[in-house]
Amino acid sequence: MSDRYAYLGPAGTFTQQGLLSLPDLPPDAQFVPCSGVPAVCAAVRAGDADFGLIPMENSVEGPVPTTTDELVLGEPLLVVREVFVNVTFVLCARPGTTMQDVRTVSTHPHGHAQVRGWLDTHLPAAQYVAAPSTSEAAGMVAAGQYDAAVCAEIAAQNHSLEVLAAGIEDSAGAVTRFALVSLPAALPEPTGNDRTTFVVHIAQERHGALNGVLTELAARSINLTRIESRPWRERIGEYHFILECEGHVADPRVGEALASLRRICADVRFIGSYPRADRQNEDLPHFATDKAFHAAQGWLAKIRKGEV
Ligand SMILES: O=C(O)C(=O)Cc1ccccc1
Repeated sequence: MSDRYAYLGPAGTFTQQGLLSLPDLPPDAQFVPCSGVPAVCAAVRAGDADFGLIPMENSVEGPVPTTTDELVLGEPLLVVREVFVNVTFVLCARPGTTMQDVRTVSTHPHGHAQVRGWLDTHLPAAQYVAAPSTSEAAGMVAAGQYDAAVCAEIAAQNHSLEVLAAGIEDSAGAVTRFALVSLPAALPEPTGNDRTTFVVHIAQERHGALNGVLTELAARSINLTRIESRPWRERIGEYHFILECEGHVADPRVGEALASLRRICADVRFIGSYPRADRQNEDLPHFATDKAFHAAQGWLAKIRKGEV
């Protein structure tokens, strides 16, 4: 049976663009559009889809909180790929609508965050209504629920809407990063240019605990690519830290660091090791290469056998 890919839909979302740009998408892939990130994750958890693509973070607005919460707090899912999409937005409406007619504008909160300045200047009186996705906003405009949507041009076309303004993002060159998730299974093979994502929970009363976490990474020359915190929910002032670093858990330095974190943190959740899609990892110093780690392990094994 061909693989089923759930995604934040309907057709015309930036997530769909990301999905279609996945380098190893099988030609016979089946698509399962879902309304909202939790619905994508639920489809994967229920076995209604083999994979799910969800927006993870944006270069303007930062993390997508529902995605973070799904990965940190929901039933475990594994990130197996990442993909980056350049995002640019149009304002669109039913044919015949003019800028003066627009009283309500709907879009995804991350879309809104990226065009807020433009809307303040050009439609200062319009009311913003959050939608589960940019394409769903376009659908609601086509159905007459709202006056205008902020979405990708393809979503406007799909719903026969007219573009009132294009390229309305406040920051040119914005990029959104998406994560492809699956149920826990065999990890993607290391490629030599991978990223690893995990979550740590550290006890609040331990002084310097976060420093201790970072030290485990720094001591092994592991380059951190993201750190983010989310509230722990059960107590104010306690957080989960979501960390991302260069390397694969199969790499000795990353595996060792995670094992150390398992000892020093109250909890560690592994979220995935997968090919990095934006750029090449930093070069490693000679003492942090796999070869150096294997050589040191070999040396230790000899010592333990008395071969001093
Ligand atoms: O709603 C969409 O089209 C999405 O894929 C989520 C999103 C929204 C705004 C910017 C990037 C991704």
